[in-house]
Order: sequence, then C-alpha cells, then structure tokens
Amino acid sequence: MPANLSRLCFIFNPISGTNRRFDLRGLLHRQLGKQYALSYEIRPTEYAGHAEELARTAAAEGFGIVVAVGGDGTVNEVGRGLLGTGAAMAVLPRGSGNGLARHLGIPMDAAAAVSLLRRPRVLPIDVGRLNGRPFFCTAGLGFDAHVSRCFAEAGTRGLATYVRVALREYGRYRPTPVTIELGGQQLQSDCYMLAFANAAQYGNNAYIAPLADIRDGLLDLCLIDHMPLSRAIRVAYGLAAGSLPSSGAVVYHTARTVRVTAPHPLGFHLDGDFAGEAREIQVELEPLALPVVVGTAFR
Ligand SMILES: Nc1ncnc2c1ncn2[C@@H]1O[C@H](COP(=O)(O)OP(=O)(O)OP(=O)(O)O)[C@@H](O)[C@H]1O
Repeated sequence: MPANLSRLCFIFNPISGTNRRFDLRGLLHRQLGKQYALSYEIRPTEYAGHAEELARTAAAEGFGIVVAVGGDGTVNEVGRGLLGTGAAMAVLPRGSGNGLARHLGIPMDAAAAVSLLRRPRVLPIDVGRLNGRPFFCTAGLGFDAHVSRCFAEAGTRGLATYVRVALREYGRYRPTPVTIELGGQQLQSDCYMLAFANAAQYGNNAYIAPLADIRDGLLDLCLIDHMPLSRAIRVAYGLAAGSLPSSGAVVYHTARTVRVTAPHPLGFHLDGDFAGEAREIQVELEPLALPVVVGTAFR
C-alpha cells in the first residue's frame, strides 16, 4: 500500500483536452481545504514524456498519491513513472477520451473527481506491456493504431478531429495477414485491427471490450479481420451501445500473453497514442501491478 495517502502531487498536462481555461490551483483550494489535513503540490509538464519523470520523482520524495491531470496519454506517462514505487496513481480527467478514468468510475466533473481524494479508495490494477512498454487502458494494432498516428499529425485534438480522421482513413486502410499465438494455439488471420483491452473502453464510452475486468489478470483481445461497410456500421453501433460482443462483427479471446507476427512492420498504439511499429509484437499482462484511486461505485 502507498506510504502516505495524505501527500498528493498533481502532475498537470496543460495541453490535454480542448478546454484551456482550467484553474487547478483554485479548484484544489476549494476541494482540499485545511479541514482535510492533506498537503499537495502542483507540477506542470513542460514537454511530452515529462510526466513520467515528474511522477517517479514525486514517488521518491514520499508523495503517496500522484495525480495525473490530463487524458490517457498523461495517465500512461504517470503510470509508467509510478510502477514499482508503491505510490498510488489517481486521475483528474482532463483529456478528450479519459478511458481509464471512466473505467475506474472517476467522475468527469473535476470537483467531484478531486473530492474522491479526501478519503481515497485504493485498489491495484493489472498493467499491460507491449514489447515491454506499459499500457493501462488499451493497446492495439492495425486500424486504431493507424488512426492514432494520423490524429497526432492532424494539428487539432478532440473527439471531432478523431472522428473526422477515422472516417477519412476508413476508406484507405487495408488489413495485414498476421499469426497470433495465445494460450498454446496459433491462429492465422487477416488483421484489420486487433485491440488488447485491459480496461473496457477506449474513452468517450466507446466500449471495445465491455466485459474486460482490469483486475482479473487477463487481457481481452478483440480481433476484426476485415471491415466492409455493413460491419463498420455494426462495430460503430456496438462500440457506442456497449454491445460489441453480441454484434457478431468481432471475435474475442482472453489471454495473459499474446504474440503477433506480421510480414511487415505493423503500427501500434499504447493508451491511444501512436507508439511505433514492429513485425513481432509480444503483449503481456502483469497482474495487480499498480495501485490506483478508484471511484465509489467501482467494483
Ligand atoms: N507540456 C507539454 N507540451 C506538449 N505536449 C505535452 C506536454 N505535456 C504532455 N504532453 C503530451 O500531450 C499528449 C496528449 O496528452 P493527453 O493524452 O493527456 O491528452 P488528450 O489527448 O487530450 O486526452 P485523451 O488521451 O484522453 O484523448 C501526451 O502524449 C503527452 O506526452
């Protein structure tokens, strides 16, 4: 368990989300006043990747809770910095998708999310690794990774940009043949996309694996081999309605470890951010490896 849950460090990504006017200091002053016997500091990020260093330093300084103030990219960096330190991660959702926060039952309202920190409920969650690199919510190959790369190059952020990029790329993207090894079996398939879900959703309540349990020691794999228009419509509906497993449009597996090989390098994303390309991809799950603050209704 974390050493000192009354010392909080807020790591604030000023470019997350689309609303730039956010008075974090005022919010914390109102929500975590003197009567709660808490101490806190705010440390803004100055560049991409900085949150990981800031989180590791904060844990070493004895902060028991390190709060990622941002979206899933910031959460990924803070989580990476905290692995193995014993400090717990909390999330103050400020991104455009906020997949992990939503899965953990953290309120999207900033004041309500901060109020959870007065008496935090801390539980450990599983952590995924793709070629050794951690992810906490989802990782993926194929179309969703391709869209995350195009999104990063789009110049603007937010859900509207994401949907515009996804619709444009849908007509262009082609599947790749892959070999998937899991649970002692070897599958040959085309891969339009393959998602590795630790949490149930990508963000924005788009449920890629609604049955995923972030504490069960298993990844939920969601494979789509081809995406004709009729299937794309069923997938889009299933994502929004949380009914993808019964749509007949996708195939699910569960596994602790998965190996994917492709004839040419395949792009991959980690928690929604494009993260590279590889021909051989090894995905593993480390059970209950990171303590996190969860919402009151989280089970
Ligand atoms: N000071 C900074 N300047 C530039 N980039 C930064 C800075 N701090 C963090 N970043 C980068 O900003 C990126 C986006 O952050 P984040 O994912 O938190 O927001 P988002 O994309 O709006 O949210 P979501 O992932 O929920 O859609 C991250 O990849 C992170 O590395």
